[in-house]
Amino acid sequence: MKVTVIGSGYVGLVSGACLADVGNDVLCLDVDPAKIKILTDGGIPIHEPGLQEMVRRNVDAGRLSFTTDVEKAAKYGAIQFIAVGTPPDEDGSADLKYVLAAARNIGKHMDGYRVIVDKSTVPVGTADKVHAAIAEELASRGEALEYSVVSNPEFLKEGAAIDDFMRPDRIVVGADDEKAIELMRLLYAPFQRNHDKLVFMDVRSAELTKYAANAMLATRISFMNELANLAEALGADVELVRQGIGSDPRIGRHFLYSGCGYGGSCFPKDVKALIQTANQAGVEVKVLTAVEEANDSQKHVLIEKIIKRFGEDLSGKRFAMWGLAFKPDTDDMREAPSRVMIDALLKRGATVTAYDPVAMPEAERIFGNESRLTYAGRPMSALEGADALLIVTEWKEFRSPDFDVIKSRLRAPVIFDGRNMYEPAHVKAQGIEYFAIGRK
Ligand SMILES: NC(=O)c1ccc[n+]([C@@H]2O[C@H](COP(=O)([O-])OP(=O)(O)OC[C@H]3O[C@@H](n4cnc5c(N)ncnc54)[C@H](O)[C@@H]3O)[C@@H](O)[C@H]2O)c1
Ligand SMILES: O=c1ccn([C@@H]2O[C@H](COP(=O)(O)OP(=O)(O)O[C@H]3O[C@H](CO)[C@@H](O)[C@H](O)[C@H]3O)[C@@H](O)[C@H]2O)c(=O)[nH]1
Repeated sequence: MKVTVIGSGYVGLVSGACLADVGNDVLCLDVDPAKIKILTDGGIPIHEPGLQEMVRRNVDAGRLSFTTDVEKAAKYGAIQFIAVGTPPDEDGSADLKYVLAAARNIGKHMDGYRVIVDKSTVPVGTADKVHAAIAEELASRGEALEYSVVSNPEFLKEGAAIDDFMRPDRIVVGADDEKAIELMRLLYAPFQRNHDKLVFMDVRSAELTKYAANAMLATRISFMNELANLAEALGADVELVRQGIGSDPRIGRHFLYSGCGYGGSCFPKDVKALIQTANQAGVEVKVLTAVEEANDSQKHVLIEKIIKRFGEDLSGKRFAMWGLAFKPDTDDMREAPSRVMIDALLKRGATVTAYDPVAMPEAERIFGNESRLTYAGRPMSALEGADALLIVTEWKEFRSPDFDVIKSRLRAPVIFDGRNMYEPAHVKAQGIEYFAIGRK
């Protein structure tokens, strides 16, 4: 099948590559010429395990190509995926300008039947707006071409994006007409060979399903973070509590890890957008509002511990930071807790030396020429002469460090662990002061 993917970011590029990998011919469009140049030159603009190889393999096989030409893209695929960004507007609601621009480009140039698939995370009612934008463009050029608009939200996680796309738990499709349903069934057939993973529903329910999934996961995390803070106050250990509740199949083991807050390009923005949707609908969403507030304060939890240990004034202090990305296996720092912590430390007069296996260039881009933030080539060299180590992202390479080396490099042996990487008793037994989240 011929497929166009509009937007070649995390979702567009992964979707395009995976759809090509099962034999489709895929054209990926982006309005950013720099991105398309990197892709046509054989590179990829993001860090995502396995993606570079998959992109290369399919480009070499002639099934995957890239363009900035909107007309070519609109004329290419009978299926047109919209996978552009939906960043938060000033009031937190999703900004649809990129989605609607993409829809208009399709309407301007399409030359036959099209199924337009909203893969971006968009508020309920967006498919209607996409439909109207295309209708307007067609009308303005006096065309009456047939098309359908479908909602097909994406559930992939960064760092595991390929596996999530190739082996999905479910494929949600919101569609109101049979022709579109048949095309979507055909397109996704290779991804559901073991059992039927397609969940068909009406468009509005599909749009809401995406927000519901992210909001539920964010709620679990904020709940566990509150519980961790409570456990600390009560002399209990949240890790044991997590094991105790996770073994109940009604609760389950996933997404129960306390830490220094959730980040990324999705949870923070999607929780905000859902709150806005509810406000606009006149529906009070007390739980969601609390989820967001709890996460905002959780991003400061390590700073509070640092202040308790070192005092309010941190001038002259230097902190080593392991991890900058919002989670392991990505260089994405959107809404990363590390950003809040770096800002807070610098504001209090401290300096920071950071190490991250892949996100340091991104941090340099974000913090520019901030001289009080420096970078180390290795985890252990970040510690040299620092007053304490902060762990912010749970990269695998931090799991089993040599604590003797940590002790020898730090000015005093103090670790603030925002991801509960170690057994407190084990670390403390080596003469290290260890502050984790909700641990004894
Ligand atoms: N990142 C994730 O893990 C993830 C997972 C599931 C869903 N989503 C959702 O998918 C959508 C895309 O997210 P992302 O992380 O891939 O964003 P991204 O910022 O990485 O990529 C979006 C791309 O779209 C391009 N673009 C913007 N307007 C365009 C246009 N009119 N025509 C062509 N290209 C255009 C941008 O240049 C950019 O390269 C968002 O709605 C997001 O919420 C993201
Ligand atoms: O038990 C947990 C699990 C995650 N996190 C944090 O939550 C954030 C998000 O993590 P994760 O969900 O793994 O990454 P994303 O790539 O943001 O993926 C989420 O957002 C995507 C975009 O909408 C969805 O497609 C995915 O299904 C959804 O998991 C990160 O900061 C994690 O550190 C925790 O603090 N505790």
